[in-house]
Amino acid sequence: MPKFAANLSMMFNEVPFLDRFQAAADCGFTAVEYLFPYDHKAEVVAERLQAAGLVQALFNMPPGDWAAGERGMAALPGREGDFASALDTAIAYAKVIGTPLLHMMAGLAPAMDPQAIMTYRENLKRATDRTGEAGIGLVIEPINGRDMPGYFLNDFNRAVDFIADTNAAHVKLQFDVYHRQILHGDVIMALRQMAPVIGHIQIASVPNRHEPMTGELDDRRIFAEIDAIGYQGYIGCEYRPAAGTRAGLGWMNKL
Ligand SMILES: O=C(O)[C@@H](O)C(=O)CO
Ligand SMILES: [Mg+2]
Repeated sequence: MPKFAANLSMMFNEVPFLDRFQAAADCGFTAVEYLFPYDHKAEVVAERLQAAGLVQALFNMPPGDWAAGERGMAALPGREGDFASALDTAIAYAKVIGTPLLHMMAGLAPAMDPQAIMTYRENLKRATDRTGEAGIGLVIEPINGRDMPGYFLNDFNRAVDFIADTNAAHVKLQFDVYHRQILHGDVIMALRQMAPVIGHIQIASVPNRHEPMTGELDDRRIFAEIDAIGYQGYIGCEYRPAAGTRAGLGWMNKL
C-alpha cells in the first residue's frame, strides 16, 4: 500500500499556507511536500510541521523569480551566482525543516542548446556535491511542455542520463506520473525500467491534474506497480482538487 504525501502547494488552498499542515494532518496525511517554503522563516515552517506531527517528504530549491515566469535556474547561462545562492538557501532550509529530498528545477531554456546543457551539468555537479555533503537527496523532474512551455528538462530518458553522469547514489529521478503520461505514456514500463533511479513519485489525473482515479490512467494499477517495484518513499498528491480538497479525498479510501 503506497504512502501518500499531501502537496500543500496544490491541496488545502482553502486555508493559508502555514495552516495547511494541520489541515493535512486532520485529513489523515502523515507527510507533506510543497514547492517552496521560502516566504516563511524555516523555523516557523518546521514548527508547523512538527506541531501537526507530519513528516516532510520534499520541497524545491528557490526557482528564481517565479512571479516573473522563472521556473528554476540550473540550465540558465549567466545565472550561476544566483543558482549557487539558491542552493545555499535550500540547504539551510532543508537542515532546519528536515527534508530528505530537494528538487532542483532546470528553468526555461532550449533543451538542446549547448550552453544550457553545459550550465545544467555544472550546476547539477555543484548541487550534487553540496547536497551530498549535507546528507540530503537531490531529485530532478522532467516536466511536460503544456504545463511549462520551454522547460529545459522535458524528457525522462534524458533525465536518467543526467543522473547517471553524476555517478552519485543520492541523485535521483522525481517521477511525476502526470508528466510522464503527457510526455511519453508507457507509465508502467517506465516505472519498471527506471525503478533503480526513482527517488520520488507524484501523482495526478491526466489530463486535468485532478484527483487520482478520475482521468485516463488506471491509477489503481499504477499504485500496484509502484508497490511491485519496491518503491518505499512517499507518493506526492500533486493535484488540484476538482471541488475542494477534503471533498475530493474519497479516492484514497477506495484503495
Ligand atoms: O510537477 C510539478 O509541477 C512540480 O513537481 C514542480 O516541482 C514544479 O512545478
Ligand atoms: Mg511534479
